[in-house]
Amino acid sequence: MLLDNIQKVNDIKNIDEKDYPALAGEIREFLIEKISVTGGHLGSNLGAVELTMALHLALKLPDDKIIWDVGHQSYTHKLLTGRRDGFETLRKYGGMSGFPKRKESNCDSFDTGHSSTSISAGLGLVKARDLNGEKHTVVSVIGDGSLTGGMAYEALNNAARQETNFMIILNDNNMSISENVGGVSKYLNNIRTAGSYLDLRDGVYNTLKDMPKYGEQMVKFIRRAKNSFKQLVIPGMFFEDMGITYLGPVDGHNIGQMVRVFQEAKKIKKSVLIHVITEKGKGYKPAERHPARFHGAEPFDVETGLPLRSRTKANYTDIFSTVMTKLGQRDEKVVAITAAMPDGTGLKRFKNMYPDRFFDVGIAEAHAVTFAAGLAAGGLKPIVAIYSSFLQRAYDQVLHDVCIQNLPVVFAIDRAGLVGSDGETHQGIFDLSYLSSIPNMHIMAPKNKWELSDMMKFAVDFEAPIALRYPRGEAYDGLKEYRAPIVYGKGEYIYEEEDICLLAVGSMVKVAEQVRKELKEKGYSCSLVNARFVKPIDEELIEEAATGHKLFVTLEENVASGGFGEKVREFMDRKEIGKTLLTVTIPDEYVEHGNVDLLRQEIGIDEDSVVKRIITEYAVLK
Ligand SMILES: Cc1ncc(C[n+]2csc(CCOP(=O)(O)OP(=O)(O)O)c2C)c(N)n1
Ligand SMILES: CC(=O)[C@@H](O)[C@H](O)COP(=O)(O)O
Ligand SMILES: [Mg+2]
Repeated sequence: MLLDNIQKVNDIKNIDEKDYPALAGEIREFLIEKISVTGGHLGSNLGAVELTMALHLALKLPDDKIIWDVGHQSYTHKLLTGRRDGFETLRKYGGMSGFPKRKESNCDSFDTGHSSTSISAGLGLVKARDLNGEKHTVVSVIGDGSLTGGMAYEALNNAARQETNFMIILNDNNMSISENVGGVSKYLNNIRTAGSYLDLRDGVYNTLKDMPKYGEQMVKFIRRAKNSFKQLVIPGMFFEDMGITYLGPVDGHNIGQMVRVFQEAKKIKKSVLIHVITEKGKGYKPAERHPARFHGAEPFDVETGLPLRSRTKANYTDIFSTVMTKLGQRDEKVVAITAAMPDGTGLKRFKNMYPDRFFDVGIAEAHAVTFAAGLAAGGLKPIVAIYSSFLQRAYDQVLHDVCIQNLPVVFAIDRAGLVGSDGETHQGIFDLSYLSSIPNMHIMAPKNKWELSDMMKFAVDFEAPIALRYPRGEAYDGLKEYRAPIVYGKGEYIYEEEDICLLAVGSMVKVAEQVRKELKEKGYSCSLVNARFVKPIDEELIEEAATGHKLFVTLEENVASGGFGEKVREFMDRKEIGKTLLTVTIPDEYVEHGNVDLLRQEIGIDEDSVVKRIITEYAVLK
């Protein structure tokens, strides 16, 4: 196998040119086989095989630097830099990350995970190179989807003034996770079809010229109008007009052609954008046919492309999706916004039913939030569905545009808590902290699938900013009988006893239920409260509970700083309640990739760890 000759970085340069297609084939086979077992971002990687090979041929790593935008397409890069064995443990706890990591290899020059950062980071590396008097090449690789993110334009604006070489590769596969949308996508589409436009134009000229009376005049008219046409269809005018050299479009599956273009581009003493056309999922029919499904794939059967594990229970996203369609039907003022995640957030069904009231704004979380603020100011009821970690992008928009004006925007925060295999960049463990410090914001978290539905109905008619956060994965279907109406700022007693009082937030109610069961078996008396609201906390309930309980325990899947436990502690201190409080939280650290249950154990927020901590704490009290 040719792949056996690739043990370390730059080994690809020893492969004979005629064998490049065969090597690309082996890489694809390898990726399909490995990802079918571990799961991972298959489609983008299959599309970027030749592009990555060409980059490694044209560059000399680790001296030269590649910054992979999002980083989900960096698997071939990992393979070509001596990390073949890592694919056995891809995205597993302690194993190889699914994203570039500087700590993993000196060939990874910048950590990514969230989109549209690569041009800014690349430009920073370029400036550092120049100021340090170094000579290496810096290349940022950004996808067409990621080019819908505002940061990319802030960076291009800055890069346009560059007077030394900076290479930006636009990897255009005409797809984001779902269909790429908006004006930028349309513009790139025009460039892709420019070839056929030119053919059409020549054909029209010739036909018109042959027409006896008006032909010549019409040709003159079209020539005069050519400049405005040119803006639309001459490749790269948008970039060129800014001052960035545009090269392309280039066939992203033709290694020879790409290497030649990259070698030339390296010589240009300014920012140069090379527009490379690729196909997402290339070489694996199921992924070519269903690029969205194979963007981030669960383990699957290679033969059929079907997932190995079929889901029997609904996840929280499914529940959100269903309730959204009902809310949309009930109230015409309900509108839904996603930042390029109609599938991931479950808004696709709403889109299909109410296309006029659905907005996919591209990978533009900051814009999504201010856009929602505008919709609310205009009298509509916007529900913005964003993953917890991606909402971090829109902190100022939440504060400045929504909360200062106290606008009724609903934030449906999916993937709140530990998400697992995507790791540090994607764990949704900060939202309680970053949202609860904002005046006028309100925060809820459901304990199970019915409560998510009830909370959504409560939120949509709430007259101020409100967030509800729910985790990735299966929706809890226990505690069905506990469905008291949602009352503003009030928690809910599930079990009322004495001695120990568990106050749990959202996904941690399920954990707390088990904890209580184990404590009961050991002879402890224990209450369980579903907090429901993290902001405001139910002060009355805590004050009353203080008479019957010796030990309070808060449980949340959020970091300690700024979280629920800290709020309860502040309240108890302020009111001089004088009871012991144990806060079960994620430590103030970044949590790496791995199975969520395993991560919970490592962190000490799983059932067994919590029971042990409570027993130790209670023993001291006695
Ligand atoms: C800030 C942010 N929002 C959303 C995402 C989720 N996301 C990951 S990849 C992706 C699509 C990227 O499209 P593109 O750059 O064209 O790469 P492709 O997947 O097509 O290879 C999205 C929306 C993200 N990683 N970061
Ligand atoms: C790379 C990226 O940001 C997304 O593809 C993310 O991995 C999706 O996560 P979910 O699988 O939780 O939708
Ligand atoms: Mg794309």
